[in-house]
Amino acid sequence: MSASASFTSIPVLDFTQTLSPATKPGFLAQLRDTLINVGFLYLQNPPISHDVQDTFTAKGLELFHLPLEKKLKIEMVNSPHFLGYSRLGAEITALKPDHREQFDFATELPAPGPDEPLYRNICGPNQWPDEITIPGFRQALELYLSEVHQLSTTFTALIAEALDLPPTAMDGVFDHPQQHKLKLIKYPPPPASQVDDGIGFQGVGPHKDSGFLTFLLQATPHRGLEVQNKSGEWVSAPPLPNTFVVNIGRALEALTGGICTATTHRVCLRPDNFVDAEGNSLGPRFSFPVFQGVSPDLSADKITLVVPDHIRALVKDEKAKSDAEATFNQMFKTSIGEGTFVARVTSHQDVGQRWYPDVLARALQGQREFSA
Ligand SMILES: O=C(O)CCC(=O)C(=O)O
Ligand SMILES: [Fe+2]
Repeated sequence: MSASASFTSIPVLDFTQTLSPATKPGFLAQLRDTLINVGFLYLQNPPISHDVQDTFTAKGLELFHLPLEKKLKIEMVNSPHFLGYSRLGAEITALKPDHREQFDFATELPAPGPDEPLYRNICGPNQWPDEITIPGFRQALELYLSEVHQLSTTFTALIAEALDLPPTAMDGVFDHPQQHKLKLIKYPPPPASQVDDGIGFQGVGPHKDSGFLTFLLQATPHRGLEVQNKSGEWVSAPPLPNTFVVNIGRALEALTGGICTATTHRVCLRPDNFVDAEGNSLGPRFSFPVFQGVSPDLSADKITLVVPDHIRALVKDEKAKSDAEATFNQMFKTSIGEGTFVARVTSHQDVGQRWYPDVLARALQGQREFSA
């Protein structure tokens, strides 16, 4: 079945089909169709070991059970690299606070040296919870992230092939080691007093991810994740057994001139999403996305990726292509890391105030001038 831009469900692609020459072409055809029309998919039977995933999930849930004072020891404001704990309601999406609590981790990298550009501080060391309080946490997270990193490399090559490019066509956009971000997110049930405008309470507001690809593990059985099709309708993406949700970020969309589409999504916290079929409480919802990064130094002059004409011609929506070109020009005018850095400073203003007060002041001044 081929996907259309007014899709009513999210395609399911079976990773094991990539492993045999007999089934791989079918997989690539379905992937191409999905990249162009949907921008979201379930990857079934992903090559991640069950042990590694289960241990990471258990440790992730344990982390949220720590007393608040332990969490605050690794609060994000302590980190010049925007890594660590954010309290409930600390982040704003689409002008409203998100009803979620989260920890940001990333591929462990050294802080940049004094001669490197300031924006390189989007990479750096993590704030780890202490090993005595939660033994084995760091090891479990790093094992999981290294397996998802392997998958991201494999999947990037499959995307290139789906666009009739050599499997190595995208290699130039990544660093070695490449920083990926891993967020651990908890959505508590909505407060009874504040629900229901029909949409439900905002877990995370409508947005597109900014990176290359996102590999999302829905760690509990809750519904709530919703994906917007090109007709504007919201399509539910409930957890399916043994799958990741994979979606396209704005960097990949821009790099492919809009061929791969980055799709708006949100998390709605309706009360009925927090009970099972028998009406029993499911407790909080947990989800663990990995955001695959690109090299922060990437800029327009370094990008040589050209999608073949016969693939470009599959996209009928000319506006999608011209919008993606505008995003490309804006995102890669200087380096992508510079734009990411300024966005982080303004969305985590406590971190900005503490570590980069001049950058924050200039960014806020710029925003005031823009809105005046
Ligand atoms: O929690 C989820 O299922 C999705 C989270 C998300 O979209 C994000 O953090 O970018
Ligand atoms: Fe997202």
